[in-house]
Amino acid sequence: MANAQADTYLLALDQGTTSSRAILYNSLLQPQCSAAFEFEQHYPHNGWVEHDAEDLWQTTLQSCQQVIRDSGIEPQHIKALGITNQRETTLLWERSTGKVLSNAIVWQDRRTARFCDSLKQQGLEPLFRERTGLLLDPYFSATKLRWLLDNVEGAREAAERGELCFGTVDCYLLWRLTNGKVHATDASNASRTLLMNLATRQWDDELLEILDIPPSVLPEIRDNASDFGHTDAEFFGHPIAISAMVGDQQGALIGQACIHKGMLKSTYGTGCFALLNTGSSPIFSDNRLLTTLAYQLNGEPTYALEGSIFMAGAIIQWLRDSLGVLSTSAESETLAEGVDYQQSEILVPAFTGLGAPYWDPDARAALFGMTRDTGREELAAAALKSVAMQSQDLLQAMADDGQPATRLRVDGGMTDNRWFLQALSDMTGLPVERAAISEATSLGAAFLAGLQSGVFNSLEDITALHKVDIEFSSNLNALIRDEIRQRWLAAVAKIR
Ligand SMILES: Nc1ncnc2c1ncn2[C@@H]1O[C@H](COP(=O)(O)OP(=O)(O)O)[C@@H](O)[C@H]1O
Ligand SMILES: O=P(O)(O)OC[C@H](O)CO
Repeated sequence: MANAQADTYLLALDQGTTSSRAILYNSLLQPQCSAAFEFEQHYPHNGWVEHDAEDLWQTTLQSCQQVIRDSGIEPQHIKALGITNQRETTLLWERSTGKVLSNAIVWQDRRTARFCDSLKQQGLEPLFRERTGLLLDPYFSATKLRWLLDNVEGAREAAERGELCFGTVDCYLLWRLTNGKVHATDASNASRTLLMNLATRQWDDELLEILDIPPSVLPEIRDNASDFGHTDAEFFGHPIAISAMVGDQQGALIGQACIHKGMLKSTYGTGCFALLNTGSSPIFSDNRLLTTLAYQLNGEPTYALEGSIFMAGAIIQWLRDSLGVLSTSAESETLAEGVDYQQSEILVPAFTGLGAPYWDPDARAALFGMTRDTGREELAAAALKSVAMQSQDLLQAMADDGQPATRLRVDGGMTDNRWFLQALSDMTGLPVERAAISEATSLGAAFLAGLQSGVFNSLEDITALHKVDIEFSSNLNALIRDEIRQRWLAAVAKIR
């Protein structure tokens, strides 16, 4: 069990798609203080999504500094820090100066769709799938990195001379926090690049050669709980040990205590990501789910089966910020309350293509079944229901792979919405359990940092710390559920 210690704190730093957050936990993983800063999304062309690297760094730094200031806790009492992050987002910077060569290319960015097609036409998908567990989709980092090497003037030559560093967000933040001393990533983030061999958890030379990526740009791959270095004293007044790094979805898997084979969590932030722990052996899907590394501790891998949906909370943001239909995200709940599940409106939110299990980067969103009565209420309900319907698509794919879910552990910003959680239970027919700490992602990172720094003794300690806040179950008639599902599947088929 946890070694509860007064005056011992763990800091989690969660760099997400829409905001950067810092949460300070005590040694029993109770949150003490938090801060969050949003930053700008850049959409320079159709299908492109970028973040300014300096925004990622400054919002991260500011949230940590604010938490330390507001909590009144001396940095020397922060035993360790864990980083968790939006995955796949790709950065390239100069080793000697730290200067980035361009904006970060975000996981949602589709600019490499044609390049992925050309790789598929060469019959390369089975090889990438067997080695990395992933598909040839623009979602993953490798083709984004290749795009930077080919399109930023001088990048390839500089990379060949060993002058550039590639990194996902974990790696970039580590580099900044250590003032350029450490160029490393963790195995969960590396497993999202399309370059890591799942069996060896090392970079795969053959894939690097096929994609023409110079190995010198790559960081070292380490365990999720590991000594990654210390923050430079200039940032927080005292160096803090960086003891964990983990991709946000894998962080949530740990934060939700899904540490045994067969346990499943689904996180609803910007996108939605359902991960099923498959234990020490990878399971390869026949239904276009991803095989990914869940975590690696003491060199021992644990794998997961993953369903990735690109638009979840982001649909609510679109209704709020682009259409002005909502004044706040929370308003979607009050608006949806009176709407019948069997409404005629169906939203297929393929704004940046479709992720699992369709993997269709060219599909685009559509709203079907509008009538003269369609208003804000119906739009809000159709938007929330579309996330529940997509979740059911993932669960169906898992069941078809022989891995049926029996309950859903959920977390993330969207799980504040109780109408959505009831719809999720109704559309999937499963009990839905919301975690007491909706920031399961950061909880996972703090726990791993505590594991490395001796605050916890073993991975099993997270089980006792996990708490459920509320559970939803369904009484919806199975015929109605099926009728709604068939209409959803027909709508998806129409946009493809
Ligand atoms: N009450 C709510 N109902 C529906 N969606 C919500 C609600 N509150 C927040 N969201 C959505 O949740 C997302 C933010 O969740 P978060 O876990 O912080 O995401 P990320 O880590 O991707 O930045 C936003 O897209 C927002 O629209
Ligand atoms: O920012 P989130 O929480 O939607 O997570 C993004 C994922 O890591 C992308 O794979």
